[in-house]
Amino acid sequence: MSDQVPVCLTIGSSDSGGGAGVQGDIKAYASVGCFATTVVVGITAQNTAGIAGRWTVPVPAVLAQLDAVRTGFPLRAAKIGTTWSEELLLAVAGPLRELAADGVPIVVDPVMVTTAGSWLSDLGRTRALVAETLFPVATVITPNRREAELLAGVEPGGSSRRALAEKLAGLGAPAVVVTGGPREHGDWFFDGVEHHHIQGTHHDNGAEHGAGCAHSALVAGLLAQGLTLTSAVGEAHHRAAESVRNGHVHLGDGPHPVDVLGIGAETGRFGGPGLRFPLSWARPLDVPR
Ligand SMILES: Nc1ncnc2c1ncn2[C@@H]1O[C@H](COP(=O)(O)OP(=O)(O)O)[C@@H](O)[C@H]1O
Ligand SMILES: Cc1ncc(COP(=O)(O)OP(=O)(O)O)c(N)n1
Repeated sequence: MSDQVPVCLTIGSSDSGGGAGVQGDIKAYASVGCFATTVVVGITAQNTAGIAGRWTVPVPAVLAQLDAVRTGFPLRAAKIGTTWSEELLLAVAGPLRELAADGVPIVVDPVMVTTAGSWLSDLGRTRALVAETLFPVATVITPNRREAELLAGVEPGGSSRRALAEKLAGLGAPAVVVTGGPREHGDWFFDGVEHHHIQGTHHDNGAEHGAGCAHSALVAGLLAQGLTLTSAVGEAHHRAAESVRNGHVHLGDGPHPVDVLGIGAETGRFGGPGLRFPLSWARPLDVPR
């Protein structure tokens, strides 16, 4: 393992509110000592209350960003978040196949609906295309329950997370994390052979905006740091849950943004002038690799 800072890529959309999307991913990558590069495929006008508008970046601009990042940086992991059109999915499929063939782990976070209830993807054909184009290149996919149900094409609430994970594996995902919620604490990880319940504590402070983005970027960042997939998904859940627990509860009326860097805990809230840098950057990655 080299001593250099691992470079990670996120392919996703901008959240003007700063809590989720590529902005959230950059912070999550930084929190585990990774350098973030970005390919922006969409822009949202968004705050914690929801999404007021969204715009798609033209395909040539997406491909040019991908080319610039791939030719300029030694990528060690990638994640793909919100891709809300058939055109975009088809455009990124080829470059992602090449990245996967080069041995770059790819985390697929099939974001479709936000905590505040806004839809991010056009369903219908997009649902099938996500499985067709993204599952084959994925190292792991990280849907929440609702996204897993949509992708699996089953009724809400009728299936266990074990059954959902197996159904998604049957559609081609090599490994699946179905994340937890208020009624199902911790995450459910199916590595393609065995099931693991990643135990966790649910925090009811309403600071969940960006938790899903942070979680999938953390998995990618931890893989880039050399952790095994099993260690990465366990540690990512732990850090995502902490980012909720430490969340920016004073920001916004809707679901408040997570704090994956520990900024609030280590600067403004307790630190007087708030000029100390977040210590989470220096936190050792003391988990098995
Ligand atoms: N309130 C919470 N308390 C503890 N952990 C949480 C909470 N909300 C989310 N998480 C964790 O954060 C990660 C992402 O959560 P998820 O529910 O998938 O987010 P989203 O629905 O935004 O995609 C998962 O590991 C999940 O267990
Ligand atoms: C631009 C953008 N991308 C993704 C999301 C969804 O983020 P997520 O981490 O799942 O958190 P919530 O928004 O669901 O709380 C987003 N909101 N915006």
